[in-house]
Amino acid sequence: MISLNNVHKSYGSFTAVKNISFEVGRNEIVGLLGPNGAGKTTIMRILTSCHYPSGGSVKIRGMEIPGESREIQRLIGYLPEHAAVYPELTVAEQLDFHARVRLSDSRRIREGVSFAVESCGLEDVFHRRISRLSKGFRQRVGMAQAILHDPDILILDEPTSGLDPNQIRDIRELIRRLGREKTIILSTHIMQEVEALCSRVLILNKGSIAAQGSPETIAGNMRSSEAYRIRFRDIDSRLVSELESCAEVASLKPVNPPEGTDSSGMYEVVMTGKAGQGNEFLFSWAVEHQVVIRELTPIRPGLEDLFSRLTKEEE
Ligand SMILES: Nc1ncnc2c1ncn2[C@@H]1O[C@H](COP(=O)(O)OP(=O)(O)OP(=O)(O)O)[C@@H](O)[C@H]1O
Repeated sequence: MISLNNVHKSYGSFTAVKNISFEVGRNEIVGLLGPNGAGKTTIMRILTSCHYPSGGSVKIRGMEIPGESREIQRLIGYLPEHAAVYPELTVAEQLDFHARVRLSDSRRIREGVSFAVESCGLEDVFHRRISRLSKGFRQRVGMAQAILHDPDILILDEPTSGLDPNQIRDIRELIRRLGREKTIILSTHIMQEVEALCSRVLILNKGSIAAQGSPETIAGNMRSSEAYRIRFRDIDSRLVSELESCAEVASLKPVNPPEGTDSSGMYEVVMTGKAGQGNEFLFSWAVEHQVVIRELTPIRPGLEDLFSRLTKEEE
């Protein structure tokens, strides 16, 4: 559906996007995740033909930007970070105005508006002035504007930015609903957004892709070590030091209490094993030294940990 190959974009001598390649299939919801200045908006502007790439190829349904930008724009609905909504207009007037710009005849205008209103749940506020709407409803108006022409592809730049938790939940639900019929690319710097909505994520940093895959795969691939929270019963501190010095153990830190066992005889540590060693080693070691393990809990790094690791490594 969407294919970028070695795309780069420079503003004067500054390169905002560096040789990026990725593909997006039909009905996928793909998240562009990255800190400020990572290049998310630039990629979206390229996809919507607001900016042309300085090099590389961008194809949407086999058509190329910039050569076939007009045709491509018909397939795309774009919600920019700051959507142009006019506070003095009613929702009806705002949507009618945009529908007239985008669509040709009055039947298509009527159908477009009613499709957008219904899809975005704007029936109850249709005749209300935009200045009197909550931020969440204004964002829905922006979204309705983007889908007036029933596009196959939606590009949403930080769609939940600045909304309160209830509004965020509603907009995410709306995106999920639209995603059943459409291909969606959204940008965010919120990890939970990606985990909640996206089948695939591209982590961007300083104009390059630092990682891509499903949120779970990225977390899996990036796991270079395995960490466990372990509760021992009545373990001697000498044995703890011995465990720490084993070749299979990367690090071992007491958690609770900081030193020695607690009043119930428990001693809790976080152990990081060398990659691929698994926890089998630990069980054999415990049997050999007659140590009782009361609890063993794997600690899986979330996308958030990986995101900060990836973007910090680049720095
Ligand atoms: N028109 C422009 N002229 C010059 N530099 C630009 C222009 N647009 C963007 N940039 C620069 O390109 C880099 C990428 O910007 P972009 O807006 O794509 O990042 P972003 O990931 O969307 O960030 P944010 O989350 O802050 O919106 C930034 O350093 C930005 O200052």
